[in-house]
Amino acid sequence: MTKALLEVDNLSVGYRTASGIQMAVDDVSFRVDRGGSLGLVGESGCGKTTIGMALMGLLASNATIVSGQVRFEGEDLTAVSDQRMRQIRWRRIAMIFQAAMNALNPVHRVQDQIAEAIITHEPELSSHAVAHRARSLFELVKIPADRLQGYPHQFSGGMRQRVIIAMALACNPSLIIADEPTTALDVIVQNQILNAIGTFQKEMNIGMIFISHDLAVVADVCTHIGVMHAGSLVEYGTRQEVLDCPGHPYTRMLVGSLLTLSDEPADLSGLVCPAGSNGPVAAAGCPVQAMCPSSTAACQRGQAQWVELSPTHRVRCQQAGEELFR
Ligand SMILES: Nc1ncnc2c1ncn2[C@@H]1O[C@H](COP(=O)(O)OP(=O)(O)OP(=O)(O)O)[C@@H](O)[C@H]1O
Repeated sequence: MTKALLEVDNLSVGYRTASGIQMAVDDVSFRVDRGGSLGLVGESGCGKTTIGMALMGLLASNATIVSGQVRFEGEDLTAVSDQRMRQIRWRRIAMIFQAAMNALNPVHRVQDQIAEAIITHEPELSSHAVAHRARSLFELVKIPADRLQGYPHQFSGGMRQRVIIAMALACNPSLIIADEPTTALDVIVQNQILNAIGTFQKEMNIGMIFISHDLAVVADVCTHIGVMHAGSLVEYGTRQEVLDCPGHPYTRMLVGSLLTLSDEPADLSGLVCPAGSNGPVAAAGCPVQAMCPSSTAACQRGQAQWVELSPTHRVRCQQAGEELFR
């Protein structure tokens, strides 16, 4: 197996609240290879953004990494100093935030904002080199270079999101975290952005974590898929494995809801998430037991263990090997 670009091992993150530490991410492990892409998929509140922020060293002040390691290019990011993390953030790991297109400064030309992103991290570059880099980034995200002189309000939502992607790529990172980068866009523009993301990711051979609540979107751009529920990763595998042979009842629900034109709608009646079942980590038992029709008393008691379905495909469900799920 090749050396991973990023290895996350048993990461648990909690938030200090008035009622004590509330766990938002529980014992999550995955890897991302150079040029590989992992889609983290799950409903709102299941901990996806918290993972992204932990990797960027940008967790909220009331957050705490309770346990785990994040090895990136040979360094454990949970143990590096703030100063070292500032050198890694944006230069080596960049993030595209949810609805970031609204964060562009309306009073500055787009060119100046991209230039600032480059100069902040590479002050040694000449103005000629910075302008050249800005033009190539625009080319990469498919915006004509003559638009660089424009102001954000002269750009459509899709174009502004491309500008944000260009800014995230400004320092040539080796890992990019894209958190719901297309959620606020209409379907056509969403497709164009996904194509742009797929292109730069392959052309620049960078690793990517793509965060989304939408399995169809993740399936479009990612080589690997991690399914999350209530702070836990419940299934992890290659795109093919997860889509063709989903082993976890929750993944089956997600895959069953992916319709093609010729499909009959899947019967999902037994797998409805009760309100509040996807919040922070449950105190005990399998995180999915509240909505799983196959849940047993054992599922309510003990945390589900991982079952390996193949060297690259694992499922966190104590019944994954049972006839029930075949
Ligand atoms: N600063 C905070 N203090 C306390 N709890 C928080 C804080 N930030 C997030 N949480 C809680 O942590 C859990 C995970 O949130 P997170 O934003 O990581 O989920 P998510 O899957 O990214 O959801 P979304 O897609 O809606 O952003 C949620 O229950 C959320 O309410």
